[in-house]
Amino acid sequence: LCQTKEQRILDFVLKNAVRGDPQSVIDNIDKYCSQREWSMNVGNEKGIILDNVVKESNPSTILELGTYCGYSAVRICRLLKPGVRFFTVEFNPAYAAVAKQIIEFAGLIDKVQVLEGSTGDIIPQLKKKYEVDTLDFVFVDHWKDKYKPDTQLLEKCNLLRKGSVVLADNVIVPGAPDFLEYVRNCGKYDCTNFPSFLEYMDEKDALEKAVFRG
Ligand SMILES: O=C(CSCCNC(=O)c1cc(-c2ccc(F)cc2)cc(O)c1O)c1ccc(O)c(O)c1
Ligand SMILES: [Mg+2]
Repeated sequence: LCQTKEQRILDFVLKNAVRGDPQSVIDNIDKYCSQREWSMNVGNEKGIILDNVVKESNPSTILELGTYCGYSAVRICRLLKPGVRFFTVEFNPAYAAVAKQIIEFAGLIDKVQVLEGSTGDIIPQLKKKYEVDTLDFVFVDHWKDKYKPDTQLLEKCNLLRKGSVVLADNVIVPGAPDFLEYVRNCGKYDCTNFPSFLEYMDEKDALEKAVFRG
């Protein structure tokens, strides 16, 4: 019996999506969350913007902060060439367990490493423990009050290089005002705002793209 919303989403995907077909996994999560139970996936409107930014960046090493059910991990990884590395950090073990199964069902698990724990602990480990040199692309979608400190932590750990793309979800709703002020005014990023809508709702939201100047 599915106790949590996340387990019900997983169950719907396992029943209705096509194993090994990432697009059908994405479509079925969007179908369930728009028709049955709202959930905090980036969704299809913002997802199309995410797709376009990923395609133009053509990244080889990607970090995601905030896995949740794995929707954006599937969305990003379905666009990547073989041999790229995708790390995603999830604080909540129950979310991580569902995400791994959804990513596996989509056929993308060998591209993805789901790292369970806090970003504050894991980011400083990326170079030595996970053999990361620098990150080409970072998708920020975790606690909104951690966007700014974790971006500064990425800088401090020398994980960003000239041209690294930091793309943040929810900069209007729930909002990340200190992050926006920081990336737009600290002089280290070239910023672009992409107005859109909150997943499965008519409310306005936006993504912010911050390209590190190096
Ligand atoms: O992933 C986590 C858990 S926090 C989930 C973040 N996401 C949200 O809160 C979120 C919320 C909303 C939303 C909610 C209610 C509304 F009325 C409207 C909007 C929408 C979104 O798109 C979101 O992404 C995590 C990872 C690593 C860590 O180190 C850590 O500390 C935590
Ligand atoms: Mg979000």
